[in-house]
Amino acid sequence: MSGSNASVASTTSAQASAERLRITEIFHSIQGEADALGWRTVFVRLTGCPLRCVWCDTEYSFYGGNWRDIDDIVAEVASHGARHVCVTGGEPLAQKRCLILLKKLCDAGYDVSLETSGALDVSLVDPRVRKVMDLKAPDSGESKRNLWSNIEQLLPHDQVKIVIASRADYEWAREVIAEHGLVDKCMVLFSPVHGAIQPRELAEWIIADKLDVRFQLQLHKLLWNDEPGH
Ligand SMILES: C[S@@+](CC[C@H](N)C(=O)[O-])C[C@H]1O[C@@H](n2cnc3c(N)ncnc32)[C@H](O)[C@@H]1O
Ligand SMILES: Nc1nc2[nH]cc(C(=O)O)c2c(=O)[nH]1
Ligand code: SF4
Ligand SMILES: [Mg+2]
Repeated sequence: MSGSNASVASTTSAQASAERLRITEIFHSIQGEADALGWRTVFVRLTGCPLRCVWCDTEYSFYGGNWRDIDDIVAEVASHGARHVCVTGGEPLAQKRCLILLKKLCDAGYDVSLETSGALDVSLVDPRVRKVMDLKAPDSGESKRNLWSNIEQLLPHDQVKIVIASRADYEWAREVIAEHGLVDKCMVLFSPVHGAIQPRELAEWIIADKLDVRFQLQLHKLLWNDEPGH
């Protein structure tokens, strides 16, 4: 091989390896959370998370996973024939190349949502993606990680989610949405930590305080009780 061909080949392979992501699972299910609730959706779960929310239901995504080419991921997504794709984790934005995956999925015409902790900068996320951005309440143990500047990046089709484990978390959430005028920026979702508080208690607090937030339960846990692959 001539020198220039060798350099083309090495550039190409460098680009190929640069376009890989560490993936825990890709599965086809029903969206169980946020605004796209109920839609048949393909989930792409990226491996790794720099946070450790005490109630995290996805600890199996912290380690391991497989390196996959982004184009292979997009091809596997296509094989399921769904309109909706949800990129989640772990913390998907902890891998910078997640931004490339999001753009390619949007270019392919999917309705793309991104589940993110709110701890990493979202400013470079493709604006066609519907961001579902958590704000971590105190009982998560990770509220110091909230990156408040992310609020400026919210678009009307995005959502803020607060996962609530106690009355103290609820009062924190109520103050945060008032202080930042969140319900006027986008949909705000309050969700009980699965197994920590009675969902009904949270529902009644929202009614009593006349909050313009959307109550949600994780539908997949009602349907499949946390079985893998859903
Ligand atoms: C596993 S996280 C992955 C995405 C990202 N790391 C985040 O925290 O948004 C997906 C969603 O599940 C929620 N979640 C995790 N454990 C939960 C639990 N025990 N009860 C209710 N929601 C939970 C998170 O708050 C987040 O909204
Ligand atoms: N069915 C289903 N819907 C989901 N929506 C967000 C999920 C997540 O783990 O981010 C999730 C999940 O794990 N399963
Ligand atoms: S940020 Fe998300 S994935 Fe990470 S520990 Fe918290 S809930 Fe789990
Ligand atoms: Mg989940």
